[in-house]
Amino acid sequence: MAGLPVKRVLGINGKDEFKAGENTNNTDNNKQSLSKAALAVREENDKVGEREMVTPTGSSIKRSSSRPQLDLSKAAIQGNSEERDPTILLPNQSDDISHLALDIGGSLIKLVYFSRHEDQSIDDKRKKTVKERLGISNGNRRSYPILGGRLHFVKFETSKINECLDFISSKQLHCGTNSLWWTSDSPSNENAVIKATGGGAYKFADLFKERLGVSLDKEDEMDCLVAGANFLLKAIRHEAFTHMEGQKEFVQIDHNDLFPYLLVNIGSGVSMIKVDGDGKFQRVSGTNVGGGTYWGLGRLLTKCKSFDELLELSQKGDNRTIDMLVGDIYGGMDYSKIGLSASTIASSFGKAISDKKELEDYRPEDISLSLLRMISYNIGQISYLTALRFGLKRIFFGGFFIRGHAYTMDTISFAVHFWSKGEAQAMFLRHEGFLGALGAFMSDEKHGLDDLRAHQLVERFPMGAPFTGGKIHGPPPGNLNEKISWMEKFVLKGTEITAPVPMAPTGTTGLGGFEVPLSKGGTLRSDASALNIGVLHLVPTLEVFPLLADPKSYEPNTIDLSDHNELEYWFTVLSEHLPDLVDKAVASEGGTDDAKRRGDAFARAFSAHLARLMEEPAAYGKLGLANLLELREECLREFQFVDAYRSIKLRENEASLAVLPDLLAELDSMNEEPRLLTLIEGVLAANIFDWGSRACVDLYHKGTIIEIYRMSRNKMQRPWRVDDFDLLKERMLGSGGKKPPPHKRALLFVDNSGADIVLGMLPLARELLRRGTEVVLVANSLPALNDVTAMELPDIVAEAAKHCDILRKAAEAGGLLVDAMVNTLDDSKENSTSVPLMVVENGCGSPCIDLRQVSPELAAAAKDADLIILEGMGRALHTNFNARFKRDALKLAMVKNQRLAEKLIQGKIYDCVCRYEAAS
Ligand SMILES: CC(C)(COP(=O)(O)O)[C@@H](O)C(=O)NCCC(=O)O
Ligand SMILES: [Mn+2]
Repeated sequence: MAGLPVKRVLGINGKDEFKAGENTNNTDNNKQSLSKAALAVREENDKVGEREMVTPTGSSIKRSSSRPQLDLSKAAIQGNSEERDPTILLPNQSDDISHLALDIGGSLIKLVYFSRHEDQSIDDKRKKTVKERLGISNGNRRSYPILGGRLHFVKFETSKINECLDFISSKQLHCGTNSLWWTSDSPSNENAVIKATGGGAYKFADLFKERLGVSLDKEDEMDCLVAGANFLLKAIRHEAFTHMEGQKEFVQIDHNDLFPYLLVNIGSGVSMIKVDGDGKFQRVSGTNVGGGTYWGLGRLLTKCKSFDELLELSQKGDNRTIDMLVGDIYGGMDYSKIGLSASTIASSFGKAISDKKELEDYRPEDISLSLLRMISYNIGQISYLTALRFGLKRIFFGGFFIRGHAYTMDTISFAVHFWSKGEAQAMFLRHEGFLGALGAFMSDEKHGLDDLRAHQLVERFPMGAPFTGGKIHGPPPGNLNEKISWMEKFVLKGTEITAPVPMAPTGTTGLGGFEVPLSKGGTLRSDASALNIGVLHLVPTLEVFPLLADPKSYEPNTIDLSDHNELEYWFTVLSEHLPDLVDKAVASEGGTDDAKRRGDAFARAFSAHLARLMEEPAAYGKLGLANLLELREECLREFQFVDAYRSIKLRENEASLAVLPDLLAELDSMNEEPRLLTLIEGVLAANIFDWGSRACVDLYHKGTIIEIYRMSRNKMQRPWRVDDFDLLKERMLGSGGKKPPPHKRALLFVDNSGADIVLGMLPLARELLRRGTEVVLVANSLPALNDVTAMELPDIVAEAAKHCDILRKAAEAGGLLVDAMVNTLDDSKENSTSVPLMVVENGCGSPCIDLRQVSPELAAAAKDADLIILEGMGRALHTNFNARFKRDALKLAMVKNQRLAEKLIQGKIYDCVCRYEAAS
């Protein structure tokens, strides 16, 4: 460093750092003036480093109200309000919810239970005004026939029914079955009724009455199976899949074209049901050779102690030692004339007749596999013949015999494919074992679950998912402390984490970093294809974004993770980012011991998810990059990290707001055309502030916020890698002297905090407002990385509005400045005539957006919109890059990842995308 001028600047990471001085001279006029702003902000930065930044935005981050909660509107105390714990009436609360339902089978008890969200919605002023402006009815729960909450799926062995009863009792699930269970009155179980199906509903009725004081309301098993299957096939997007030669592929079922189908439920015995509609079905066939046969014969022949053990054995088996194959008969040859290959089983257990061997001479593994194949082929074949008899093309297999077991599914699929000559298709269900319990749950018609649609359900995979797999179990604990201990316990065993977890620098976390895994998770899961089902979040308010050109064919993810190289690459990226993320998360909570412990638990839980998905990418449904990025955020929330990048966001907002007046003045001095170009350049340049990108984070160590912003602006020379600016310009400014009408309303899907929103998207919004276009800023409902949230935006807009009349008037007209700012330039008469600027939440908490599930306010705002602007890598590239809209769409992003740049735009890192697509 000797000889170079050294100046003291605040690095973007907030640390004071000494840096060799750079030449800040710039020959370009526009950019020259921005460097003046840079100096101003540098002074500001020095101040920023000295004080704690607390703004109203960050002071209390609450959970978004986009996920509906217990409806407390018009709540009133009934009777004497002086009384301790008086009864509270919730007139708008949907009541009569069946809280728990059971399917008590011969070997397993399946539970489906419903829980409400603990947290409550916040109806801030912004929301109220937005609702009024957009004409959304306020707080009327009755407009949604069903209540928001979560559906949980749990199973126990029937032989351990007492564990199941303890579980129900500990969670007080049986108390939710009378009508006032949510009130503070301690519930009495008198007259409480639980919906139940399966033989055990009769067998164990007295035990339930005795232990829990509840009666079992018995529902017909077939009715329940069919109701459960219909519900799943209509409401869950990634429910049905095919499984051929180890390949799992999800099948999109069109609800309008679901019936008729054959439902084959493989329990102890097998039922084959022709389903023609809701409640319309007929049991047309069945076989007594089913799961019970496999388990019964298997137990006698192998001495296995459980069904799962028997199934696990089969994985190491070789059935050729017992089964007689076509090749055994034909001297190793195929019998090609009738289409039988040498490896086809000619006779199950057929070799046992000729061999002079006793039972002990056969490996239990081989016996188990031979038995499994015998029974699976048989079921597959009978199912096909039944389907043929009734002219059915689709066969769905359910029941706990399958247990997500790859061999079983492949065998059944082979049989169906073989006998139907590829005409019929075997499909499996992710919730295969819960059809009956779900049907029993739904037999209580009052909750209106049958009306649920896929977009109203969000499936989440809690931290227990990678471990529990297909094992029979109760759910992992819900309490935070227990969750952390649970993670620690598994890590101490050193068995389960197989993801490429990098070593954290020692001392960054409470437990000294993340260990390199010791071994694979075989002891915790019997099969790589073990069943994984999450918790179903019922969010009745979610809607499909109304401006999608073709919602049916819409696929949010651009990156297909079914390509193994792609999968491996992104897994490594996410794993390598983990130590840094944990550091940020722990620091965001003051670096306390508790935060460190949670940070470690989060890292372990997320690593375990990655490991699980690396083993079986389709374990949680169809996997795209957006799902992984969202899973990471959900996992942080599970360990109660509310906003890991909070202080970074505040610091960057403040630094950027300080230079905003200079930028606006500079823009105002330009003519329309260069101004539009500078604005788009500004959005692209400021998108560099992305704490989710490894390259960008490395960059931040090299300069101040403003230095990086300036450097990024300097690199903005057109043509960009994807450059539709001329099309955009023509639509906005016209050509040949013709001025097109402005857009009526623009939806701006904003991305990051700091420069991205303040110096990029807000100036663009201001330009649209100036041209007479209403602007709706669409931001995240929940924090994700350094993305700005809808809760934070009004304060940022208010700060910006202090320096800008256009923003101020529009924000006032849009109801954004209700209490956020001191009105310095008051001119209230004009408010009503101003074009409004509004903020709506998008309904999600991820860096990406799935437009099939958006908030009702966004859906309402979309109705009058004729321009959609999607900004950032997550929203415009990882998701929605290929999405087509009914209205004009502009996709703006800087590509901050080399591999993505190569793959998507045949470019390199920091290339930009400005894609304009006129309404289709
Ligand atoms: C998480 C992100 C999508 C956020 O990007 P943004 O939407 O903020 O532009 C992006 O940072 C990303 O893809 N990161 C992972 C890849 C990497 O580190 O290069
Ligand atoms: Mn972002």
